[in-house]
Amino acid sequence: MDNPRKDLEAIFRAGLAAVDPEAAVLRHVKRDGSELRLGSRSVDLDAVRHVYVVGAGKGTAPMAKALEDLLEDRIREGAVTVKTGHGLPLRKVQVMEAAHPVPDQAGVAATRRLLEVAEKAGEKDLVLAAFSGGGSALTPAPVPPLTLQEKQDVTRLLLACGATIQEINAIRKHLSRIKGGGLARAAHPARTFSLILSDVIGDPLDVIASGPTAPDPTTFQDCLDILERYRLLDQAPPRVVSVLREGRDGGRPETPKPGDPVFDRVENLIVGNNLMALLAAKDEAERRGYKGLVLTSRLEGEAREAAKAVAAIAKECAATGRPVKPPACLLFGGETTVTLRGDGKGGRNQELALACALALEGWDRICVLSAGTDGTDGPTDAAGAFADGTTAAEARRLGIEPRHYLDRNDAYGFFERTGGLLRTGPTRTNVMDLICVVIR
Ligand SMILES: Nc1ncnc2c1ncn2[C@@H]1O[C@H](COP(=O)(O)OP(=O)(O)OP(=O)(O)O)[C@@H](O)[C@H]1O
Ligand SMILES: O=C(O)[C@H](O)CO
Ligand SMILES: [Mg+2]
Repeated sequence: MDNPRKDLEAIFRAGLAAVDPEAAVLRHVKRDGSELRLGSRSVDLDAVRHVYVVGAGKGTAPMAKALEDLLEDRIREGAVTVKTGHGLPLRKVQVMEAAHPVPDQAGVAATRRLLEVAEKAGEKDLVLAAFSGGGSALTPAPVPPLTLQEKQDVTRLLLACGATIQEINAIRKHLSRIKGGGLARAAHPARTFSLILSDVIGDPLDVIASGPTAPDPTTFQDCLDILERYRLLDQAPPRVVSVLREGRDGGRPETPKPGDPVFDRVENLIVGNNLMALLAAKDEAERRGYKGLVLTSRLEGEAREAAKAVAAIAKECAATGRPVKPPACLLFGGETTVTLRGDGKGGRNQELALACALALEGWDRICVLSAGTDGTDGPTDAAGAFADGTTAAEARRLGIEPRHYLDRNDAYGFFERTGGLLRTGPTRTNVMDLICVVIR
């Protein structure tokens, strides 16, 4: 425990390993001859005519690799869509690349291919689907008469207006042929299993990658209310608004709701999420002599405010041994937000760490690492940053005022100058962020 940053990085990386996309699939999908076990379900492969593989999301190439290694002899056709640069050479499953976070024409062509494969599946076939974060942007399939340009325009407006991912994806589901249960409809009546890596707090099946195989509880009216809430009715492409109004007035079919027959033979299985990463990180902390405590996988809100709560719990632990006596490791997960006011460079994890540096000043036995599990925190090459009770004072000795960097949203600039950035490179997984705090 004499090198807390080394401990914290190992703890974080243990969390990453638990949600590695390929490992996550292999942990939940097992084959024993003709028996295929998916979670608690079992499928007799002798009763299956063909196996089809489809998927979309940044981590779905390694997920498809795991399925290929298990079932290559049975896979009839397969296709997954990943963010450009996140591909892998596979033997039977086609890996297509497309743009993210704003959809592009390559995504349109790839999604057409996904639907084509799913539609080939019949009553005696098995469809294995893999979804992970980024899936929505990678599966543009605008309902007629909408164009890709109109989808791009409304996506940009939604990403910039502060809407939650639930609100953004409610609208995306109602403008798409694949989202909001569309893939389940295409695959019906085949038996479909979706393996899902969750990058959304609470793991809502209809929100992750916009729920291509999940019932959609949202409605056309919800979508119009969302556009109204963010004053986008006049800014959104007019035909987007008219499609939503037509749907509200019964002129277009709603997305399939819970209980719809298209879901009768569909199972959705979460194979990796933030909590699984936290629990694995806790085990590594305890291997290193810390008493581990997972506080939450649902942390949200402004990063600099969340930092105050994290620091407060850490200080209580250091001062009174509550909720756990040191040496201890407190673990938080989730996805905070940052309201940008300055022109600096950073990400929500780096910003949270910088705010911790200020809140923990003088508490020399507390050290924090906040980092994104996808390896990229904001538009930077860092996954996150470390901070401890000495960070602020040491910066000031260099003539660097942490508060000024925080005010300009320049956490990257601060940690680049003072040391403290964690760089992992792209990890191919994405189960949001981990905040690990050791108290010695
Ligand atoms: N200078 C900055 N300081 C702090 N946060 C920033 C800064 N610039 C951008 N951000 C935040 O970074 C967020 C995007 O970062 P990031 O790409 O890691 O998000 P994400 O949820 O991981 O998305 P994706 O799944 O596409 O990777 C934006 O929502 C924005 O609030
Ligand atoms: O693709 C998406 O919709 C987001 O990453 C949430 O899963
Ligand atoms: Mg990211």
